Amino acid sequence: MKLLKTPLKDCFILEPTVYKDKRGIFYETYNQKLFEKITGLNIQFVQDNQSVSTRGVLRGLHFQHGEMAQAKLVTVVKGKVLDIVVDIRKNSETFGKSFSIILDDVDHRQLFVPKGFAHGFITLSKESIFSYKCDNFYDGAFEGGIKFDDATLALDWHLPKEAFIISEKDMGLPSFEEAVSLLKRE
Ligand SMILES: Cc1cn([C@H]2C[C@H](O)[C@@H](COP(=O)(O)OP(=O)(O)O[C@H]3O[C@@H](C)C(=O)[C@@H](O)[C@H]3O)O2)c(=O)[nH]c1=O
Repeated sequence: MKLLKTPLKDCFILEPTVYKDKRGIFYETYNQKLFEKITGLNIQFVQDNQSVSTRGVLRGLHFQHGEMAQAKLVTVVKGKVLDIVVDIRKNSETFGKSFSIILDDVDHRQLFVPKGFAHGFITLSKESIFSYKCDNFYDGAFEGGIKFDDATLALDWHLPKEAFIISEKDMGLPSFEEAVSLLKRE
């Protein structure tokens, strides 16, 4: 497994070692000992989630705040997505900066999304199976979000807007400015 840096503080990419043979492929999706050795982080993941989406489905940008903040290790089991993260930690040197990456079932890369980041993705393939580990439990009372088309962030989601399929909840999310104004300096 290889660790690749991103321009955002504490956010990195993991590239698993993929073993190929005549039957197909094998790779470890998570190995706590190796994760700790490579990242230097002692994280206890407590919840695993999986979502299935069709092309154009955009989920995000989401985060949990305060005591329920979550670090996530995200990956794509099937298909291809554009994954986007935004550092919304007010004390961070990369506050307000975003990073995007293609995650797919070819490279099997994983993105580590630290606590205090907003996260979203859009499915670029016909269907995607998106899987992620979280180091804190889901709690709707601590959910926050930023509207996908926020003017300050000006994110490029790679597909025309007409193709987007978005939940009503996500359509009603606030701007970047509004969302961060509610956050404490953590
Ligand atoms: C996230 C989540 C949702 N739910 C429920 C709440 C709701 O009824 C249903 C669908 O929830 P959502 O619409 O929030 O699902 P979704 O839009 O897929 O939410 C996810 O988006 C990506 C971008 C993330 O980063 C995740 O952390 C998570 O926020 O599932 C849980 O029971 N546990 C969970 O951990």
